[in-house]
Parts: sequence; structure tokens; C-alpha cells
Amino acid sequence: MFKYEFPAISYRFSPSVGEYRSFGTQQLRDNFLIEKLFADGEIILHATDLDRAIAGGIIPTESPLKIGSIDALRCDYFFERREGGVINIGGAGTIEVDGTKYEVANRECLYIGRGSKEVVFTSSDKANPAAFYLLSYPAHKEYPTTHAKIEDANKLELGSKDTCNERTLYQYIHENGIKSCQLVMGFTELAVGSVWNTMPSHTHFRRSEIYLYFDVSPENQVLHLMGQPDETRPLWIKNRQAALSPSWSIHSGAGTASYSFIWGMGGENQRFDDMDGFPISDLK
Ligand SMILES: O=C(O)C(=O)C[C@H](O)C(=O)CO
Ligand SMILES: [Zn+2]
Repeated sequence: MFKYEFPAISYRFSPSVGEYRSFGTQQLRDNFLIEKLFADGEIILHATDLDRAIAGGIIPTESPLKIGSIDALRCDYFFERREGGVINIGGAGTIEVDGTKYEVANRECLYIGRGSKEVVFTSSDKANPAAFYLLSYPAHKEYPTTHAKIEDANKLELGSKDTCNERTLYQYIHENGIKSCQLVMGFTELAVGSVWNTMPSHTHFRRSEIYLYFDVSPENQVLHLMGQPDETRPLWIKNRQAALSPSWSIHSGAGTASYSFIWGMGGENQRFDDMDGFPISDLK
């Protein structure tokens, strides 16, 4: 029944911390921006050497989509040595993991534990398909596959209207929530009229991070800032595109209108507040 896919996967290798400083616009985009992550009826995967993350976009339309094995990972099945978090940013859908079906509505999350063999993604309505964002990292042990609805997330109210950064952060996979080996994941929603995320900005030498921007209307973009605090660079980002953030890079953005983004991290610890913050006055 399902379309058995050996998904398309692309690889990228990170430039060094010194190199990005001399990059022009296209080189920055080629190295740090994932432009095409979602396409109807496809599984698209991007692998990076940043903590060996794989970011994927999955939009089932005519038929369910199954993640097959990937030759470059030398695995029999995708989750053989990996864990993954999935957040649905589209219409309602189902994820079936080894025979158990999870209904995953818009903004809900499914953690998929290491060892899960058959993972199949389906949209409930092909006219309004699900859009599953997958973020995966290597895992050393199995944690149970777990579904979370928005009300299960830990909610943090951040920022203020005065600084145009009023937002709600939803933590799904974290130290006190869904258990994982290294993945920490959730999403942040900007209040209407607020545009800045993650300002004051930070790095975290212990982890790398990936931001997927969504609910950005076609006439708007997010101006994402990356780089070391004393030498930042802009990436203009459209809806459903992602920015890679090495451990030495800040990751902050301002939208031309409000928007949401999924943040996800892998690395050496899972302490969400283990950040190296920088005063706004130090940014260049
Ligand atoms: O709104 C925010 O601030 C964030 O979402 C911050 C990210 O979660 C992050 O960068 C965590 O390290
Ligand atoms: Zn961060």
C-alpha cells in the first residue's frame, strides 16, 4: 500500500568558524540554509556533520510514505541507531511505528525511539496534507516512542511587547518531558505584532541547533542572524526552510511579520538553559 521510499538524502559538511567570515551570500546560504525540505508526496532528508543531525520533511499525499534504509548510514532501517522527533506543521496525519498508530495533529509531536523498524507517515486528507518535520540524532539506547499534544508540552512565556519579542515556547522533548538520548525539541510561537526570537542571543558550545521556520506567509520572510556575536551574518529565510547553527553560532531572527519555528538540538547535554548569552550591545 505505501510508497516504499529510499528517501533522497543530501550531506553537507560544516565550514570552520574562521571560514564563514569571508563567505558571500550564496556561500552562506549553501552552507547554513536548508532551502528545500518539503515537497508534496516526498520524504526529503538533509544530513549534516553538526552532531550528526538529519533534518527531514515528509508530506504524504496520494499514498503513505515509509522511511527506508539509507545506504550512506549503513543501516538496515533508519532508526536502527537513531532517535527522532517529529512535529506536524501541516494538516492532520498519522504516524505508524511498528504497527502502533499515532494520530499527530498540527503542532503535535511524536518521539520515535531507537530500534523502531517500520515507520509510515500518512495524511488524513490529501487536500490538506500533513507536513511532518523530522529531526534525528544518533542514540545510544532505546527510549519509548511517545506522542505529545500541545497541552502536554511545558509552556514558557517569554519576552514582552515593548521589545517586540513576546512569544510562547513549547518544550516537548527535554529533561523533564519526553525522554531521549540527546535530542531536545519543541517550538516557539511569536505573538501577533512581535517579531524577534532569541534576543538577547546565545550560543551553546555543548550543542548545535537547527531552526525550522514555519507559518511564515508567502509575502514575508525571517531575517535570521548567524555567526559569532562579534561578526554576525544574515540569512533571509522563507516558510518551511531551516537554518543550521553550529555550536559557535548565535541563532536569532526577526520576521517581517510574526511566525513560528521549531528548534531542535543535539550534543553533549540536555540542559535547555545551558546557554552562553551575549548582551545585545556586544553584537556586531
Ligand atoms: O524563543 C526562543 O528564545 C527560543 O526558542 C530559543 C531556542 O529554543 C533555543 O535557541 C534553545 O537553545
Ligand atoms: Zn539555542
